[in-house]
Amino acid sequence: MNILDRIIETKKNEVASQKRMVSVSQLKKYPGYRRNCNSLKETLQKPGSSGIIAEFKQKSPSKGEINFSVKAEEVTKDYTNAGAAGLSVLTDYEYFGGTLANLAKAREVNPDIPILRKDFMIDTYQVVEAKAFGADVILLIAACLEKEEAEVLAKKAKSLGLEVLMEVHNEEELEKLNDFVDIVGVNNRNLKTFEVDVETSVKLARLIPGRFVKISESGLAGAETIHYLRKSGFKGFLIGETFMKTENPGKACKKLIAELSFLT
Ligand SMILES: O=C(O)c1ccccc1NCC(=O)[C@H](O)[C@H](O)COP(=O)(O)O
Repeated sequence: MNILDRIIETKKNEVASQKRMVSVSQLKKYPGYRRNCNSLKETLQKPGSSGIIAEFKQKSPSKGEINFSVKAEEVTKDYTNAGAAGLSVLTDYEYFGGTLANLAKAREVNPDIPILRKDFMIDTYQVVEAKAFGADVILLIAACLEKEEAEVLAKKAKSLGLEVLMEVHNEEELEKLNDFVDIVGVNNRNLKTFEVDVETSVKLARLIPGRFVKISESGLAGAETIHYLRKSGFKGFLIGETFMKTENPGKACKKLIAELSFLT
């Protein structure tokens, strides 16, 4: 069983217990459920956008503990002030130390920037939950969904005004794209070995249909790499660990965005 299989097994139990605690009709009464979403797709395509989607990530299966001495509301506010195009907040607790409370806190202090709920979505309940807690975008990981399941989840998201980011690792997974997907993310991390290789993004870029906005995810650190990926048509760059492993993630994000401005 690889890490993704293990995460999905845990997630099935978590979703079942979450459903018992908070019903869909209760979630629909949360203030976030009624708000209009910010568009990540549009923000990434704006001329001059940094393209940086800065992630709040406190631990991970590949790195263990990254940073538990910072707060979601402070880091995400700093990311926004640094010029990030979007935010990503992990809400998986077991493997990433994330919470829905962190998502809600990030939303509260960053009303106008697109926020991705970073989790392992397997049930439409989680899509409603994402909206209720203030997300603008959900993540669908092709490797852990059947084509039909991905379509059901994506359709539900769109019906709530959310955008859909579908993550792929290889050419076969591109078959799972559907008309409700807005953004395609290529994950550079091999989930079996945890090795990262940006060439995964470069190789897949030309196979992704032009109607999707493309982003590159994982293992990104330097401005030169982002500049290189931009040449393959990537508009967004999801970065967690590079920022979060520092004492001041917002400052690290600001530094990278400043370096990028010299390369464009
Ligand atoms: O980060 C991991 O170890 C990981 C393991 C298994 C499944 C997913 C995993 N990461 C999720 C992500 O997609 C990353 O948090 C995101 O792309 C940012 O990556 P990084 O900049 O390398 O922190």
